[in-house]
Amino acid sequence: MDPESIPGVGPKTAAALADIDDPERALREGDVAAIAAAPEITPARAARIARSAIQARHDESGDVLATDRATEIHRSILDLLQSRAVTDAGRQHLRTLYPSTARSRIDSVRERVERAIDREYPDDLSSDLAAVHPRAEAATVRVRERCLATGDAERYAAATERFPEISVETVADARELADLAEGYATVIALDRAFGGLDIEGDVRVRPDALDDPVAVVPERVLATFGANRDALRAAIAVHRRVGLDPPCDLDALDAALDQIDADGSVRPGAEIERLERAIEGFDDAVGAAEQTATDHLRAAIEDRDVTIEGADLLSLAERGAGVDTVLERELGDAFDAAVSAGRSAIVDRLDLESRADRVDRALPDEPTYPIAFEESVLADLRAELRAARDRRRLERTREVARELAPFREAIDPLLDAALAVDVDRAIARFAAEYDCTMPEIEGAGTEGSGIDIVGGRNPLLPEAPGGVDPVDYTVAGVRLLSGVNSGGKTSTLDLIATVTILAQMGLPVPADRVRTPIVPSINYYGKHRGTLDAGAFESTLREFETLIDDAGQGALVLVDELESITEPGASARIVAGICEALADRETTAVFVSHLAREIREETTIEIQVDGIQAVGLDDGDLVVERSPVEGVLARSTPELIVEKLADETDRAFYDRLLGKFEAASGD
Ligand SMILES: Nc1ncnc2c1ncn2[C@@H]1O[C@H](COP(=O)(O)OP(=O)(O)OP(=O)(O)O)[C@@H](O)[C@H]1O
Repeated sequence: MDPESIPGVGPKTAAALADIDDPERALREGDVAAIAAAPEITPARAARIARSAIQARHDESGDVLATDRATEIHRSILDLLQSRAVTDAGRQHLRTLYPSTARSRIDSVRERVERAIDREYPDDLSSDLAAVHPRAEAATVRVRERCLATGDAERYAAATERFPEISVETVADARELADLAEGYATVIALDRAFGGLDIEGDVRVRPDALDDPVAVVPERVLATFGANRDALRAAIAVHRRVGLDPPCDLDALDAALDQIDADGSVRPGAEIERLERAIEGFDDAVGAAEQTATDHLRAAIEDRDVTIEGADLLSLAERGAGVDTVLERELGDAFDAAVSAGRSAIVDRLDLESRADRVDRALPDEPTYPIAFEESVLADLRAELRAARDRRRLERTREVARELAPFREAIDPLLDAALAVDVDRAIARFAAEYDCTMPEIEGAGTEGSGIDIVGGRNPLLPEAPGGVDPVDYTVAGVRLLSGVNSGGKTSTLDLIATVTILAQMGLPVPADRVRTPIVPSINYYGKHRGTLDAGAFESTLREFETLIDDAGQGALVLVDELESITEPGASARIVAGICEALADRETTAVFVSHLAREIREETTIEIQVDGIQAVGLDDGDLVVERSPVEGVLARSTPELIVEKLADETDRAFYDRLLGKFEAASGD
């Protein structure tokens, strides 16, 4: 799909979209999160682009939502759905649901919705869902302790391009390679020519390294999984708990993820931790061991009476021997025992059994007091421990990276499927909370056949779903809807618009039953506040002229108290004229009006008047039957009150007033 073929996508947006991973797929699947990853495209705009792309795919042009009030109702429906999702991505995806005129689109959403409603969602799924997000790109890693080395210019260029995370060095010969090995923990030589050289340090000759990025920069894979670790774990939980078909072995991925932190660093493992402890505790352990050995020796000396016979002393003196010789001769055993105690202290404390011979080499041969171990041997041992730790770390990093690498392809499907559960669950929750059913949508050619609502509960009323009275209403052709004040006329228009929009979005409706054709446009005009000035009045008339000219066959027209735009006499004539024009075009239209009688008198054709009636007064409050009664002009609130007073008293005044009402209604 060429992005510029999508309405609303110009060259600038198309260029921005080219920046994302697989823009074709993102547009085809309406993947808002992926589209929003393009530079300077906000999630709201991404949702609009995704929606336009879907519309283009279904060959739809134009918007079913033909007026501001229709758009507002759609937005309110989206709010109801979005408030039941827990992820941003889920909420954004819900915004791509729009009322469509394409059967293919409506059916594909319905299929998904039916599956979503049938599924069971564990009660406490929100916390798992909330931790899922679309694949996050990891920050570029920079690896400083490793480098690549080559003497070949082409290989150098290829390596720099493939591995921006790591330094690539040029080396002419073994000596330069050896120099590098001093500065880096690990050097990976790319040229076969360096094979077989004996160079100190961790130098590996890997002519195939360019094709093995996991070996060269395992940190790259790890950073990706680190950035998505918590989301993936949550997605795994969602898959398990909802019973989704997983795109990979979830246990294996879970176990591999357990080995990394969120920054992509690998958890060390027992061997590295042991080396780490040995390096950190090295100086202290050596000091303590020397002290132990010295204390041992001191105790041995203090406990001893050294007896030297006079002849011996003379012979020693003749040979020029010092006290140390005496010490060695007399206390050799005690010294050996003391040194051995020191050795054990180091080996045990640092857990260095495998390197015990190295510790042995640091022990003094000659008796000294206090006892000191050989510093240079210890320095070598410390360096060796560090090198061993670094080597082991790299091995482990590679091991874990190799374990995770095969799951790279599963990241998007796993996260996307879990996010889809958020969308599905939001729809299912809406359906359950409003006790929805799937509407019956009539096939092509049924435009103008009217809309049938049984037990419809307007979800936009502020009342809790249980507090909304169900409404039955079947509308076909042009109707005038009369009714008592606050009887629910506006709410009935909202209900008609809501179920029509929901049905064409492919969603379930809050009603026991709804039958509707696919309407080409929903033209809902909300109530005007107060009389319009001449200019505004003129533009409203023009709007209706356009509506009458452009509204396709079978459009839905809902108008709330148009009479308030001008004085009653004139507005009754205007509404009558509009109704006549609409009746010619097979529209389904409902005009809410307090002037139904006057309008009917002005029309040259028969227009049905329906009424929302009050069935009585309860403690001064009207008791209303919310379902419009077909073909009945509802009595007004003042009429009801006059009737009540006439019933309750025997004053002629109220009878006179009542007589006026009855005369006007022709009864
Ligand atoms: N089906 C219903 N179930 C419960 N309450 C309703 C229902 N319909 C309307 N109401 C209540 O009545 C109030 C008034 O409804 P609405 O504005 O639709 O009446 P109206 O007939 O258009 O009023 P007006 O005469 O002022 O134009 C609503 O805010 C709501 O509280």
